[in-house]
Amino acid sequence: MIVYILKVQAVLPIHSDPLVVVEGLEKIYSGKIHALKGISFKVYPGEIFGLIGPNGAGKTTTLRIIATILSPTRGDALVDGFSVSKNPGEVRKRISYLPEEAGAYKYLTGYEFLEFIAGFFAENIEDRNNMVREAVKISGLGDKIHDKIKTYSKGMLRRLLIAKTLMIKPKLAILDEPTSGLDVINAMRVRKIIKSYSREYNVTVLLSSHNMLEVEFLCDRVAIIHEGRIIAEGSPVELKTKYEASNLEEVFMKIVGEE
Ligand SMILES: Nc1ncnc2c1ncn2[C@@H]1O[C@H](COP(=O)(O)OP(=O)(O)OP(=O)(O)O)[C@@H](O)[C@H]1O
Repeated sequence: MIVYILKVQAVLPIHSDPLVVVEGLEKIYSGKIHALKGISFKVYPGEIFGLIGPNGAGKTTTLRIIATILSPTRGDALVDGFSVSKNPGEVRKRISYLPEEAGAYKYLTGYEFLEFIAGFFAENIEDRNNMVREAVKISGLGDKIHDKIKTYSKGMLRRLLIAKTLMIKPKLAILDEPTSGLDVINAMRVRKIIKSYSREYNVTVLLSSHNMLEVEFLCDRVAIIHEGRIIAEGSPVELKTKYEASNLEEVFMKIVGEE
């Protein structure tokens, strides 16, 4: 019996303090659009956590508040113990944010762009070169890294931007719709990059997606957002079991259908 308990403990994930604590977030745009109506969740170190939900649910608003780009109307979010409202500077030191519609300087090559961005974060040339080397590897662009960004396809650009976001090894990577607009092959590549990078460097990832099926492959835990509220939270397996569904889309439809 003792042996059995020890074995079980060895395989259970041991959670430390959460890296991200979101509490009662509300956002009202222009005094009338109630985009978030009290969002609360926690993300633990090393996790890939997905905010999923349909268009307009409030995913981007939540991510932008955690990335300190937008102020909440009420509530707060803490990253590594620092409040986005009271200590945004400390939060920014710990995060790397990839917006959904991010672009890059199209007249630079991919390599020059990575060097340029790494220059803001690296403490010396060696550090910068290491970051760029890492990013080239993450991007998987091979020799194309030396081509001008204006010649890149959407998938290549997204891979470059994901590499740029991850190369600084942030405590928290915030990725808004990382695979949006990509074809199946490029979306799969990006998902693999995120997963392997998070595991290798223990980078915590908070991402959003309206593609509930892809999130099952990628995320350890998810929160489903609908009309500014979290309507379900757990691992994909937990949610599918609880709602007797074969995928997260079905979970969503079952919950929303019951409302
Ligand atoms: N700057 C803004 N001004 C006014 N309303 C806004 C603004 N940004 C977002 N909204 C509204 O807030 C709500 C939530 O939008 P948000 O972009 O956070 O949703 P989302 O889940 O990210 O959607 P999508 O998947 O379409 O990107 C929507 O009703 C949207 O129209």
